[in-house]
Amino acid sequence: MTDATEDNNTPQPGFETGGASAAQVGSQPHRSGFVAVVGRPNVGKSTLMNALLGTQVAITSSRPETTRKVIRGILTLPQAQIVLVDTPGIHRPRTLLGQRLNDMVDASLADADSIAFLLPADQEIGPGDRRILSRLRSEFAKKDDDGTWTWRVPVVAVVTKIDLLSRGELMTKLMQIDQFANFTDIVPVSAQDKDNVDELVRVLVGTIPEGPQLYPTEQISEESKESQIAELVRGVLLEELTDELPHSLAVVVDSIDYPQPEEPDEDAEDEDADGEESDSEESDSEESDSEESDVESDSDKTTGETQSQVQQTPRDKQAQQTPQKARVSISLYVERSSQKPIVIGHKAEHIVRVKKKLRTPINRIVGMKTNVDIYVKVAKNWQSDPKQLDRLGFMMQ
Ligand SMILES: Nc1nc2c(ncn2[C@@H]2O[C@H](COP(=O)(O)OP(=O)(O)OP(=O)(O)O)[C@@H](O)[C@H]2O)c(=O)[nH]1
Repeated sequence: MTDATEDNNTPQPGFETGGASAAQVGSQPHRSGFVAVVGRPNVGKSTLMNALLGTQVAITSSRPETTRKVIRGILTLPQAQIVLVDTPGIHRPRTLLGQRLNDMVDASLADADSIAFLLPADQEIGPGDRRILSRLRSEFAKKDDDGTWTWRVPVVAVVTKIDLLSRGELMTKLMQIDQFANFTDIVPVSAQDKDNVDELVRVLVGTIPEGPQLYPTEQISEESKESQIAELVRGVLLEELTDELPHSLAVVVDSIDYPQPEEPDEDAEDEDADGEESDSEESDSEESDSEESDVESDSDKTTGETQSQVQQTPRDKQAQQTPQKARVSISLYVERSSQKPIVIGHKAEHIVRVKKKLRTPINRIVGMKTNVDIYVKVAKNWQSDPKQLDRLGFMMQ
């Protein structure tokens, strides 16, 4: 493994994952800082974040470009706090959404004390990796007279998915990566098997500066509950829906309502109205490109009599009669009305399955038992419309 960075911090020994149970060997000053996690789509960023943090904060999926938002996970150890910044894959933007995602990546990188550059063990180094490297170099390295690059912040190559390689193949891969750039360190891991993740933590701790704890010990994410739930829903939808549609889906958590103390669940009386399934045959026609066909006007339609979908399972109905539950209202935005039946599924089968998968994790995020309402709405061509991108949460930095 190379260590070519002049001002690189030496990794500190004695840290291991596991939060409060982690032990420190020797006496080291406390460290804290931001580590940006970058890599091409599908390299395993989200899975690694989850393995590092030991909990589900970023969504994972077998489809590329799942991650749309910068998600921060906070790893608190006895002598260090690492704030991990997950980034949407750096890629060539095709839509305005893509451009904004790239802007988010810029913002994440600007804050970073060090970079974890993920490279998949099971794939050749490709144009996507080279594009990321040149972007990192343009922001974080200087070219010396002899043509070599020196990093201004530590850049650690994290070789992911090593469980897919034999030992011999891994050695060859590590040598290729060593040739690829003068990384501060190279750490092979399997997030799936939790192999060498502790070593990665130890190395990353060494890349952040001395400093006090930035967040309370119990905090693992900077994300709001709404945002965590929206990411979770997107992840579940990606698993559920099998074609390209999910990438034209946006998820917005409209509200999380907590029950008033000692009041019965007043939603129980609405259940029949909500239970009616309309299967998206409604009038969100392709008609206009006018300003009116945006999120708000479609929202109005879907919250009226022809509301697309609030599928009630018997369990939901039973749950509604039990007081002291929270209620989460979620809107799924598609780009065209013809996409609604795909999301909803025959006899609402997709929504029913999605809700079933969501129940437990949403309860955990909300902190109590929760009823979930899902509405499917149309936000015409939202990926290319600046106004709608703003409304759906993809703001300019
Ligand atoms: N075998 C193996 N598969 C992994 C490992 N880590 C991730 N994967 C798989 O790789 C795929 C992509 O993982 P993600 O964590 O969603 O990747 P990502 O880089 O966050 O993806 P984007 O959000 O699209 O950028 C999923 O199918 C994971 O199960 C690993 O350590 N070993």
